[in-house]
Amino acid sequence: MTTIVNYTQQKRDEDDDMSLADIMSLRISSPSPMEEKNDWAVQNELYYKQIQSSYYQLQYLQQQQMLMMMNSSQSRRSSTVSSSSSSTTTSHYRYKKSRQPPPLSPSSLSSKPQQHYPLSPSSSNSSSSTHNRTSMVETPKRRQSLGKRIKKVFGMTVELPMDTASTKMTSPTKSPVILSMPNSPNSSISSIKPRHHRRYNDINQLPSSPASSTVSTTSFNTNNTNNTNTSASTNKKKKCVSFNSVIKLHETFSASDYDRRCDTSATCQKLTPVLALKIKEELNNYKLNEMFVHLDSRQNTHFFISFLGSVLGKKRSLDSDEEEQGVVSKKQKLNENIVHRIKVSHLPERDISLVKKYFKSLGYNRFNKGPTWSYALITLDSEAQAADAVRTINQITYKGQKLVAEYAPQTETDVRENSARKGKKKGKIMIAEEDDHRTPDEKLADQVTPLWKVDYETQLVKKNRNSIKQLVALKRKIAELKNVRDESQIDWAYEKGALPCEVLDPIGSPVTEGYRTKCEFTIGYNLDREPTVGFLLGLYRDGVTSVLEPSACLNVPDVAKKIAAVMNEYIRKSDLPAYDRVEKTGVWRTLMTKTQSTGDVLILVQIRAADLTAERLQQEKENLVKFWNEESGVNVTTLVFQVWDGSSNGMTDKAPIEVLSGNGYIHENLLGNRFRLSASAFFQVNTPATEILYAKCAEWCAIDPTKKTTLLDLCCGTGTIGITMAKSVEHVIGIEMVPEAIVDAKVNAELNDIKNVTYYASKVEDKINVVTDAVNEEVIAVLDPPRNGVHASVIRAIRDAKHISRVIYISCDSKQAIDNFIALCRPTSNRFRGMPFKPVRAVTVDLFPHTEHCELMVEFVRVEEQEEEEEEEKKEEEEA
Ligand SMILES: C[S@@+](CC[C@H](N)C(=O)[O-])C[C@H]1O[C@@H](n2cnc3c(N)ncnc32)[C@H](O)[C@@H]1O
Repeated sequence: MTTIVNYTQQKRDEDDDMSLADIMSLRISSPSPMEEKNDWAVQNELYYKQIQSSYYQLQYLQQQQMLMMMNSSQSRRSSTVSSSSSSTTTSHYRYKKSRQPPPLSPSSLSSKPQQHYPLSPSSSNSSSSTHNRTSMVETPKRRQSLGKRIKKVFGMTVELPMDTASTKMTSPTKSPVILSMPNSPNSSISSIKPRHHRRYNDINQLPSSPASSTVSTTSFNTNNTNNTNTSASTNKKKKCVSFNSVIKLHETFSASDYDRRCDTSATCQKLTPVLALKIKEELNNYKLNEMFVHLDSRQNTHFFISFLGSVLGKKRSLDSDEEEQGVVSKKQKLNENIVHRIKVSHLPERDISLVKKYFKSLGYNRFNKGPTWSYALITLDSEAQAADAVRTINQITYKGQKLVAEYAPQTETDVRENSARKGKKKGKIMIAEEDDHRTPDEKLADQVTPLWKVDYETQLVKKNRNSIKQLVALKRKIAELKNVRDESQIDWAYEKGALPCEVLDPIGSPVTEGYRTKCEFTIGYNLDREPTVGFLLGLYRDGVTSVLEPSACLNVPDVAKKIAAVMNEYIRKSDLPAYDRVEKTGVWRTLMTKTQSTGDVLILVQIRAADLTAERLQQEKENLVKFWNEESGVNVTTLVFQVWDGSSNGMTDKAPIEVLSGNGYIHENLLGNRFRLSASAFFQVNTPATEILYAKCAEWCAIDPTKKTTLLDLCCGTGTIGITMAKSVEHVIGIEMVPEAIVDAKVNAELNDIKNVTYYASKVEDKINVVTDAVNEEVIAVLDPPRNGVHASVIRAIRDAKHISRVIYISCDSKQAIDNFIALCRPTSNRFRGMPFKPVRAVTVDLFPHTEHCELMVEFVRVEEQEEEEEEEKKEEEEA
């Protein structure tokens, strides 16, 4: 769609002196046809805004043109001044949506008869309405002679080919104002055409695309017209300027045509930090020194902040002028990049995650809860996107509430400061970059083992406190549940005290250093761009790609550090490059070690082979076998290999693992049992602490030797928990989603002469029937899921299976497990049938010294059993 805007300049008369401010104030004093929105404007807001923006740009051009003329004429002040009639300028506008824009060229425009387009059907052909609107702002003073003032101050003549005596609005069809400069016959406005003008003309020459319409601005026309009204005093040919009377809105490419974020070959995908900085500096330089920016608009020019310091100069120290520093920081803020955010209010009180999911489904992925859950913030890439989102969200009624969205942009500094404040609240140590004097090794240690400076006792207290926090939350959340059918099911939650159950003293790890049996090292480049095996210093998702050797990491065992160092030497000598995570090129990607208490060592080398021939790949495998088995000095039990050309980092289950030497397996001992483990199977990383955890688990299962018991080992990995308890129960059922782990589990059962086990290689939620069908005199479920817990359907199945009397839940992230805990304990409802469970004891077991992680084990028992027992006891008491 194309919209045409016509305008005709209108005269004003005033007889006093003309100042620069007066000229500049034309923009303010000239009545804008945009000041009132009619129906069409409301319905076509985008075009309305485009027209509005074009209008202001046009006005700006007029002012610039006049100023330039004045400047050039001031230098010729001594020349003759011609008399002129009083006149002034203003504009008259009419709009109409047009199907086809008339062809525009600077020359054709000036000679074309003026066309008029009503802003809306209702205002069609209503020149008087436009007139009235204009007249409302027009004052007699404003209508004084601009021409006379220009003549007086700058020695130019203004001629108006219309009735200059009238103070009324003249016909919109009248010709534009013509400024003449009698004493400069050779001067031509076009010869001093500023950058802006050229740019706008260039836009006019752009081929239009069929995509959505966006604004370009008016073509700007300067004519050296043969004017018939020659000055009496000079009788010379006059130089005239006329402004183009048409604003044309071109159709151009849509935002999606410009968006190349998915295009991997686009330059923006390949920017290194140094190149990005260079580009930013070039842009800053251009904006600062070359770009033509109107005085009033300078405050809106954005500069990339890193450059600003060198432009604005360093802060003065001590007795420096505080006010000036304030100005600098204000300037910095003004010029800083803006984070385009919208604030969404009237969200439902609960269900944050559901709301988040809902907004994700609408394409708003960067969704953050506000400091309170009365609103949320959505971040977008541009102001235009934000405006679009505001419009969309304001039309949504979600769960009966009409959502309210408003644009709430923030500077990057503000966002960083807010998150720093948030971090402080959460107890995280936030160090500003300039105050960070840590060595790279210390930074890495802080990242990998954040509690390494805290004594171990204190670490345990801290971890226990975190576990208790979740237990307290469990009790509170259950007690706060509404519409409870049978409150007696959750009596325990209404009891006095914050704790829901007995909490045992935390159990520490017998080994606190070098305990990790499994380490996954990244191969990349260190801070000096040397190939290195170690850990990423920072998060890759934050754009960090430097790799540091693991020597400073307390939890990495010496044998793993040695393997990493040996591999380091190997790749530095290799003719193949390390993998570059930015360019996505290179070969060496990841090194994984499994170093067990048995002395077994598994090494896995992952490479990118896209650039290698089959022969070269084969040769490198042979090199590796020779090196690790004969030259490395490491006693390697098995060497395995993975080719991974995809973009995800770290080990993957999407590519096969090839055994290069040994049989692909290693062994570990736990509580007197022997376990085989493969490269991809899960196995606890701290063997001595795991033994304590499993022994405690067996103790709490309290298997009654007089009863036939089934043990459900849900998320069983290589079968460790079930196998360590198998001899005391009738039957063990293990369910695990990694098939290789189940293969290991079956072998492990055989290795330990266990015959009463059945394994399923499946997700637990897909084997609900196995859970519900496992009937016996006593059924106990041990749940040892990953960090985010199990699917709610698994909890529902456990509740539905009346025969399950006890659940031992082992969680490595109690905060994430809370939803499972609540689902297990909430009273019966349509969604959660079956009697609930209640917590009876809990203990923190530390498997990960110097990190924030630990295991929380909670014993839950079926409420039904307890209630019946109590009733029986009561009856007995009454009878007695
Ligand atoms: C924390 S590990 C515990 C493994 C085992 N209990 C042990 O101690 O060695 C969690 C295990 O759950 C498995 N897992 C994750 N999601 C699962 C699901 N939905 N169904 C079954 N197993 C799952 C993982 O593969 C992993 O082996």
